[in-house]
Amino acid sequence: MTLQPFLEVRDLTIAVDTPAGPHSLVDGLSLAIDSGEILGLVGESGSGKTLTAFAVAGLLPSSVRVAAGEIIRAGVRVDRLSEAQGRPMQGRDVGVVFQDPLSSFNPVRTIGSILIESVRRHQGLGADEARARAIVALRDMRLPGENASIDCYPHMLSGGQRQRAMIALALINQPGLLIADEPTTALDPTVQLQILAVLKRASAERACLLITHDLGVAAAICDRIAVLKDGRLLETGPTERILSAPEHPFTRELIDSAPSRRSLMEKL
Ligand SMILES: Nc1ncnc2c1ncn2[C@@H]1O[C@H](COP(=O)(O)OP(=O)(O)OP(=O)(O)O)[C@@H](O)[C@H]1O
Repeated sequence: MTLQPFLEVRDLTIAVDTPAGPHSLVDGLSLAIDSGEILGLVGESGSGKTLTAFAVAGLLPSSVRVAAGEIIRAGVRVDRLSEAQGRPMQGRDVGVVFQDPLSSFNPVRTIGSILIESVRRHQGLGADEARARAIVALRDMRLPGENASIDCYPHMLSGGQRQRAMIALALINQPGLLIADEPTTALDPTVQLQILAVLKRASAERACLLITHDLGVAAAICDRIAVLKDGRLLETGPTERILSAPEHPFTRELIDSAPSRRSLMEKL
């Protein structure tokens, strides 16, 4: 018996309705990610990476829709679920990390209150237990201080610390899938490396989708890479194969324009 991948996307088409009719933004995309594996979804700006991530997480804005295809998470087809059916699964099944943790965190709430709310909602824990769980999650991400910065407001942390807190939030309910959308783009190179190492560690126990425009970042930690252009998947393969023998000239262009690759791989 072969095990099913944790995430399977089959022939996904995401469309926007225009006066001239439906227009596909993502067109017939298929991918699969096993637990313990990181897939890098790489492509230039506007290629459809974020829309794909939103569709997988069940977070597509109402202005666009899944026009065709299937999204199967943990054996459950999720693209047809209503918001009421799907919402309780978000946060429990999928953790999401975005580029800019400052705008993702509410500035007038402490980091801890946000983690505690999430863990109480999804795991039904009491206040004390939830706080203890949040401290463990922040400590796992090496946030400083006796209580791992739980009572800090987002602006009190550095960019890298905020991103670690965002990863702690994404992982606190132990989701089977972690989606990281340009998680290191806003960070300086040293902090980038630390965050990539954290993501690599987190992926050991779950499927991980890393979205980046930078093939060097994907090459540093991904097991496989999928290359997207204009909403279509050009090629998918093991990282080493994509780097050493790209099938598509566009992939070659991405490789040539990724100066960070060698240095990132050497340092990790
Ligand atoms: N809500 C929306 N309504 C209409 N079009 C959209 C919407 N969101 C995104 N698009 C369009 O869909 C295409 C893919 O966008 P997407 O954000 O997925 O690209 P991306 O590869 O993540 O790019 P970037 O790296 O710049 O974020 C773009 O042409 C974008 O303008």
